[in-house]
Amino acid sequence: MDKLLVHGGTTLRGAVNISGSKNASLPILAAALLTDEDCIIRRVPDVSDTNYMVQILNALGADVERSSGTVRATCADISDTAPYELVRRMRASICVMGPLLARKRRAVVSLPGGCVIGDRPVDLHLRGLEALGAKVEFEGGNIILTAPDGLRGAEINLSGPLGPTVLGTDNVMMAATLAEGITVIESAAAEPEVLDLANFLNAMGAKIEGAGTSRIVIEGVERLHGVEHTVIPDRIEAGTFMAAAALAGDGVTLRRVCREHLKSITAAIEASGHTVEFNAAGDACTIRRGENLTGCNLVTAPYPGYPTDMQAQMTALLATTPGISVIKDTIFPQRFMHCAELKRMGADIKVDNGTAIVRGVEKLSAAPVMASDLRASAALVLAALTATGTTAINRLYHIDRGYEHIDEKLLMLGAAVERVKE
Ligand SMILES: CC(=O)N[C@H]1[C@@H](OP(=O)(O)OP(=O)(O)OC[C@H]2O[C@@H](n3ccc(=O)[nH]c3=O)[C@H](O)[C@@H]2O)O[C@H](CO)[C@@H](O)[C@@H]1O
Ligand SMILES: C=C(OP(=O)(O)O)C(=O)O
Repeated sequence: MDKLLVHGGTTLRGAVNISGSKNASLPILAAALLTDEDCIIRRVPDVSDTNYMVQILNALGADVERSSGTVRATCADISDTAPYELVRRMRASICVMGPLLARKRRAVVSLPGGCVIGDRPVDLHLRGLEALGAKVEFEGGNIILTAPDGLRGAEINLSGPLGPTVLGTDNVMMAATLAEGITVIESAAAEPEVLDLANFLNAMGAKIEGAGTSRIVIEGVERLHGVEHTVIPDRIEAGTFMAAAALAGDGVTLRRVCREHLKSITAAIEASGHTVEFNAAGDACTIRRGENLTGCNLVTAPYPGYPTDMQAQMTALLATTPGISVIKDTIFPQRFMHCAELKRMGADIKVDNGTAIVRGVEKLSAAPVMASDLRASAALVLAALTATGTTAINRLYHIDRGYEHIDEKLLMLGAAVERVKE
């Protein structure tokens, strides 16, 4: 099990390339199951989650090759059953359910297990697929979906108690591409990753309108064909490096980003006193650490609101920003595992009822800390960059789920980090 040693106190400078989006790549890789023709997907980040998805496609019978960011997947002769051993490792594997059901008229996928960031049911996914005519059964820890006569378009409202569902929208949208007739998804998730998936599906011959808004209309087609597609930049990786640059930087440039997708994160970084300057094309930005820093209030919300996937990293930034910050996570109210570890480094944080109250301290100090999930581990790395001494971040496999070569990127910017194998 790898751990990361971060020797705090160095200054970050220079430029770094942001990778393709993990959360766009995962459903797009699953969507390759909708056709028997070749799909070529570029800018897939080399992280363990995309590797698991490739393994799941392989286990389903697909022929998948991967080289330097490009995945070629041919899903000619596939089975309808996703193996538990692979599915259990990654919650996002649930997004093979919609494509398998549409293509094979049957899908068997394990019920996802518990998740440290909070309760993550799949009731909305199932409600949507049922509305398209699937029969849903549970057996031996699996969800079994069947639609022997094919799926039929329907009007579906995917609104849940805590807002829209991203992967639920993806699953229903993918299934509806091959359904007979028209499907309307109301209260759809409007995240850029959903739009990227819709663009991929449309390039395969699907007829989808309205993706990127809360109402998506899909006219079913008989078949989809092969496609070449380049995944959008990872806005959460970009946001994480923006926070690192604000914490410990002296002018850090991020290349290959999308300004439009970064509006709420940029606003939060600026609200705490730093500057973010984009180039005219909006595909690169430079973050400069501010002089008059101030705490700020954040509430996570569905896109275009502030992303829950950037809550932990901003909490780390605000832990050493003067003043009081109040951070509320409305999407995953239990997603505050990082706070206990940040407190072990000297942060002053109280968590109550889905809200963290952070009183900025002058300095954090190094400690051995435990990563509990992907973004919590990123928050610990950020905190360690400015802490006094050497922080050891254990269970690095969490960060490897979603950050491509994070240690190499930080080293290039001048951080003193070491990956240690145990
Ligand atoms: C691989 C991927 O893209 N993961 C992202 C995706 O996860 P994911 O798509 O799993 O998250 P959802 O958007 O579904 O979850 C949003 C909220 O809805 C609830 N819910 C969800 C489904 C359901 O059937 N019933 C239900 O009640 C969840 O518990 C949560 O409170 O969106 C989340 C919210 O932006 C991000 O944090 C994840 O990084
Ligand atoms: C929570 C995340 O991913 P997943 O939904 O795959 O757990 C994330 O990317 O922050």
